[in-house]
Amino acid sequence: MFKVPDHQVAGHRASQGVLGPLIDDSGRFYKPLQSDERGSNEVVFYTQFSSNKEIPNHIRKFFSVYYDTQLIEASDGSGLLPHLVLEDITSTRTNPSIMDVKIGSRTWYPQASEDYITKCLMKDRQTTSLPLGFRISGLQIYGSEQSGYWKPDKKRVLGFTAEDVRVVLRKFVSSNSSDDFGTEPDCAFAAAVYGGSTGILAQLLKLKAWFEDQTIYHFYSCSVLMVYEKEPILNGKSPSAAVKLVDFAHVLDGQGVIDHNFLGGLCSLIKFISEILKDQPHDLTKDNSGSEIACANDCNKI
Ligand SMILES: Nc1ncnc2c1ncn2[C@@H]1O[C@H](COP(=O)(O)OP(=O)(O)OP(=O)(O)O)[C@@H](O)[C@H]1O
Ligand SMILES: O=P(O)(O)O[C@@H]1[C@H](O)[C@H](O)[C@@H](OP(=O)(O)O)[C@H](OP(=O)(O)O)[C@H]1O
Repeated sequence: MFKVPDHQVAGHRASQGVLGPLIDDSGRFYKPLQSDERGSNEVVFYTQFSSNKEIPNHIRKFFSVYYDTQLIEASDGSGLLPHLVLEDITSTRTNPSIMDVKIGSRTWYPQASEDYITKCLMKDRQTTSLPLGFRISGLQIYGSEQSGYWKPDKKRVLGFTAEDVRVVLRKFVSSNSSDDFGTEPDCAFAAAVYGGSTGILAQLLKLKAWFEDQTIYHFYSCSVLMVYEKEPILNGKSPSAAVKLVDFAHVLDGQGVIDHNFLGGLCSLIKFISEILKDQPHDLTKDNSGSEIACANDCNKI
């Protein structure tokens, strides 16, 4: 009944002897509680967030629905272990293209141990976290039935330079992205996926507007997951592009202060995606009247 997710793109994957998330047939994602405070922190976050009346509904949809915790057999064969039961973001999608982007130039939080800070700082320096304010943690891009997915391994992904990130964000919405870095991405799906009033850019801008205001939480080492389906676009339908936040093991009380680490990284990601839309034959960050699409249509409503 439980199985290893087909579409997990980052984090530790379940396998023989290895602890990782599982899914079931009913559209639920089971994330094992890490034994240290990370597991309990994430439970506290989801529990508090689920009942927090200060969270606007248009922001709540950026988070997976939380269905409590449940004791299930762990994937590593160690026996029953509590798991967070979440909505499986990919369950309703066929052949989803997914990117996990870890937001923030700093993935370590103030109260962390010296060893933990050293480990995170090293990764932040070795990846694009420090220069760009975010790093790609994992991805899969669907090509076609013949080519399947382009899913570079973790080592490759963590080695992405700033230029690689720019290219990969273009490949993510291209029809010729199933090979490695050889081909110039055509950005054929940029308008359908990143653009428009319900596209990824508009969603990221809504999230940004909330982060410019909210001082409830500070999200360290949290990821933005971007998901869409290519095939519906080819049939003239919506790609169901979605932005979701995942991984709340290091969420701290915001204590009335803006989460500038997350906000800065989010603005940087937005800038990269806007540039792709601006590069298209018609500037897709603007509507027919020349006004900024996402802001005119969405941000002002918040
Ligand atoms: N609710 C969800 N539905 C579907 N897939 C999910 C969901 N949450 C997470 N994932 C998948 O699992 C991956 C890892 O998620 P997450 O970062 O929460 O795990 P983690 O074990 O804390 O990762 P890490 O070990 O890097 O800290 C994501 O990149 C995504 O592919
Ligand atoms: O935030 P946490 O819960 O401390 O978890 C770590 C964090 O998600 C890092 O981003 C990840 O490194 P990558 O960025 O390299 O995936 C690391 O993997 P690791 O244990 O394999 O180093 C995790 O342990």
